[in-house]
Amino acid sequence: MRIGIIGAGAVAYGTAAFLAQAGHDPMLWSPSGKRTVELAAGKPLVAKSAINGSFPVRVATSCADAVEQADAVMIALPGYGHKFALEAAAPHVREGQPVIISSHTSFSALYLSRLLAARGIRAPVIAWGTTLTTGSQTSLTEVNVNTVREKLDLATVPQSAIDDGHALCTTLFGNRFVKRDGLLAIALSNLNPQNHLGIALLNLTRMERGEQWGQGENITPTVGRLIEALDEERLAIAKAFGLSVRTVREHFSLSFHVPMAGVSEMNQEMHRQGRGGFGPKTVNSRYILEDVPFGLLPTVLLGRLTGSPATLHESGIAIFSAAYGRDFTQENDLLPALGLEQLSAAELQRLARTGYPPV
Ligand SMILES: NC(=O)C1=CN([C@@H]2O[C@H](COP(=O)(O)OP(=O)(O)OC[C@H]3O[C@@H](n4cnc5c(N)ncnc54)[C@H](OP(=O)(O)O)[C@@H]3O)[C@@H](O)[C@H]2O)C=CC1
Ligand SMILES: CC(C)(CO)C(=O)C(=O)O
Repeated sequence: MRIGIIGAGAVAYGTAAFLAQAGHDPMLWSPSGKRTVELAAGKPLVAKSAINGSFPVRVATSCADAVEQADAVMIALPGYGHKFALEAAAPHVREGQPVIISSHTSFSALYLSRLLAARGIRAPVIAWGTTLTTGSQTSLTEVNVNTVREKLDLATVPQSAIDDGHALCTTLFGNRFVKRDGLLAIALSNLNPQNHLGIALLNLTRMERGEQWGQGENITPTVGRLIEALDEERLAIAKAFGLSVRTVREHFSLSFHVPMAGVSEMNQEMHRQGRGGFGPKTVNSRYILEDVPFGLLPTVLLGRLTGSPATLHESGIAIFSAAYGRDFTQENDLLPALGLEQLSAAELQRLARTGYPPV
């Protein structure tokens, strides 16, 4: 199948390599065009570690090109680019053309649903709780894939498209998808914000000093405990909505193929196996710039709606805002555009299942 990938970073490259290896035809779109210059000039995409190989991949000349030539579209870039990317893609989406968002963040699936509804279009939006691959882009043509996840959670907007969405993802990426009970379950399943709050807050000086530091090995027992405490808040919110979501321990075990244990122990094991990865070498990292406004903030909103206060999440936003000298509560461009604060928990849950009806 032809897949138009909106984004050309680590996840887009890793996913493109996976798809090409599986015999599909991925096409990448870099919003600035800068990341794909060498691929566009005919160099192959080289993947290393968990995926190994050299793959010719197509490069789109515009967002329209990536969407119009594709059987399905995937949004694969950080949350701070979602509004821009969705606004660029939505005008070109066809009736019934599936759009996968990986990883889904801050109700971006609802934002896309509203853009499509305004055009009178019905197209299923498939939201994944996380990404297929993890890793880093080591050059304009190379990606180091740290892992290919064993299990991935998905939901669709509208949720009535879940069986078709599941079948499509299985055709493209194999038998690894778990259907979840609506977009809210996925909104509460992206664990990067909690993981990165623990990891970045307690290693911030390493980042600021530009050190090279192993991430897994620095998820020491205190970091692991903070991540587990954050997880308790998220699980309480999911429970208040009556939703079943994965625990952070299950996430690490299924994502990184290590036996279930405490978060710190699993990360130490990943490090021992040479798969602990590296932490960010700058404070200008998506661990904060994406995950605080687009991850922690929506979870705080869901906590307020359900009367399950996310005190540690809220504290994380306040601490990072103070440390960075900026107000991260003002840096989410999706929540104000959607106006979800005005809804009750029941109204939000309903909207997350149905999406916006075409006008
Ligand atoms: N990397 C990983 O291991 C993991 C990543 N994730 C999540 O997956 C998503 C993608 O991550 P990853 O690929 O690593 O991210 P990258 O930072 O590598 O993504 C870079 C891509 O995003 C585009 N981009 C960045 N900022 C903007 C913006 N403001 N507007 C429009 N486009 C923008 C870049 O555009 P251009 O091409 O023009 O430079 C580029 O195509 C994120 O949400 C991340 O949190 C989740 C788990 C693991
Ligand atoms: C390793 C980490 C924390 C991301 O940085 C993770 O949980 C993931 O990639 O899913």
